[in-house]
Amino acid sequence: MTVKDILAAIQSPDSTSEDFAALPLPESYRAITVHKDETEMFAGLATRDKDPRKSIHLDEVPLPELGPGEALVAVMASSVNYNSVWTSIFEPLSTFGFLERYGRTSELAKRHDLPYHIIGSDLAGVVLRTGPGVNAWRPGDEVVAHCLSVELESSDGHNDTMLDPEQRIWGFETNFGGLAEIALVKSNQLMPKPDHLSWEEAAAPGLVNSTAYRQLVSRNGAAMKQGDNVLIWGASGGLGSYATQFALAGGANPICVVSSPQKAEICRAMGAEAIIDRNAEGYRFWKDENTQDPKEWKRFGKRIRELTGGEDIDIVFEHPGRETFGASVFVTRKGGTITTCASTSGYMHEYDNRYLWMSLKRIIGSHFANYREAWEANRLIAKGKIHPTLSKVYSLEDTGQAAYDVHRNLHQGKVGVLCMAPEEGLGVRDQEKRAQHVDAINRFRNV
Ligand SMILES: C/C=C/C(=O)SCCNC(=O)CCNC(=O)[C@H](O)C(C)(C)COP(=O)(O)OP(=O)(O)OC[C@H]1O[C@@H](n2cnc3c(N)ncnc32)[C@H](O)[C@@H]1OP(=O)(O)O
Ligand SMILES: NC(=O)C1=CN([C@@H]2O[C@H](COP(=O)(O)OP(=O)(O)OC[C@H]3O[C@@H](n4cnc5c(N)ncnc54)[C@H](OP(=O)(O)O)[C@@H]3O)[C@@H](O)[C@H]2O)C=CC1
Repeated sequence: MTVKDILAAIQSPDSTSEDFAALPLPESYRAITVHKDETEMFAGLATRDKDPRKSIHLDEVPLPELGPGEALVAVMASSVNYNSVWTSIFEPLSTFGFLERYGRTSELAKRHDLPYHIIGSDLAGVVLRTGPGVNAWRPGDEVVAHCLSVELESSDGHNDTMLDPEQRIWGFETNFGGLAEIALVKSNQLMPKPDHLSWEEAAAPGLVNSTAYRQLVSRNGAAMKQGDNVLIWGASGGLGSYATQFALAGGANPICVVSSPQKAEICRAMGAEAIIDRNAEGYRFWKDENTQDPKEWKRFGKRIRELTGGEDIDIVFEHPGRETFGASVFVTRKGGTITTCASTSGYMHEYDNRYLWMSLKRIIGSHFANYREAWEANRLIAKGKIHPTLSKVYSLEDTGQAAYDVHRNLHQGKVGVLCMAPEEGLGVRDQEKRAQHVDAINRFRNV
């Protein structure tokens, strides 16, 4: 049995759940990996010069054993997330440390501790097998998977699954990720595939959409409300393209920061009106590596006031980190919120704390989304309220280039990867619903 036979079953309209259950599984499959014996390959290079095309491999790997509460999924498409860029440049840490630590927790978890790491934290595909104790999903189900892996054996995570002490991001802190022909997930990661989307469109939102939902909309994040002025860094990027949609759909006022006229145009096409091209306006928040320039924070704040009719920011959607954080804290209004989920430009932040405490501002740390938040975010995609922001799609062989594009900020929105799917555009089940939203679905394509 080969991956080709699985693909034939997926593409046949007559395949039943029983047919999928009866399909023998292949012994091996193709997967995107990084190698443990290469973790030092970029030693001494600047972050920017570490090239994912050199560290990312396409390997034939053995099929992992299926455990209780798990599912094996035939992956039709996946997407590139920045966490795969971090893995591929071995920053801020090698992810093999995460796999070793996970491997020490149980007999079953030992499977993850391997000399190769199969990466990727998104997928759209078809369930092949489920392990003991899985009743909600069956072979043949068309699914997407969110990337929250939790054990839930501690009460710490029973209100909010992100607070589980054994919380991991699948395909980053676990093995057997989505950039592969077959992936291993916990069945609680599975959600119905939005039926009006192709495989690659359905695979694009997962991680970033769920993260933006918790960070901006959820009560665990900034709890955005109608009329809020929301400053969105990288507003046409992975996270930002969903944050912008949430702000617009929720009656807020996004102030979108981007770095080119094309990106500004995409934000305009999404419906945003207040847009700042940080490149054209030349903000330099740092005078040198160690000194910020409060005058530049003020110039930035003045520009925001021009765009809002004199108002300041209620919520900052932060992720660039060191380069922007001082400005983000400064431009937030009295009582406002800075919500952060990342530090792309550096994790040692510096800001003037007087502007935080004297003006009663809050900084909220946010990370991915709990089970429920991921489900709610996917539901909005399925209902056509929020749309994928897929720009370009690569083959599995070209994943290194796809990750390079994201590392070098050459991309727009989300970059997709075809895994088993032989071409783009397959997997749409509800053409009528798609027709209603097709312009929004294609907004980021080929710009
Ligand atoms: C969904 C997508 C998301 C993204 O894209 S996010 C972006 C990508 N992700 C990242 O860049 C994050 C990568 N991860 C990391 O950099 C690291 O993962 C962390 C910095 C988050 C954590 O580092 P660590 O080494 O895992 O943990 P420690 O807490 O620094 O060290 C563990 C040791 O420190 C002890 N410790 C922890 N808290 C305390 C305390 N409060 N007082 C005293 N000791 C403490 C522990 O026990 C343990 O000790 P012992 O090493 O001996 O086992
Ligand atoms: N904790 C979590 O759960 C998650 C964390 N992340 C992290 O968030 C970060 C962003 O992810 P994602 O949105 O997918 O990545 P993208 O690269 O797709 O988008 C980020 C955008 O941020 C802007 N940006 C980058 N660097 C700077 C800078 N120095 N100053 C200002 N703007 C900048 C760029 O937009 P422009 O050039 O147009 O301004 C870029 O397009 C990554 O570090 C990622 O690991 C992502 C998802 C979940």
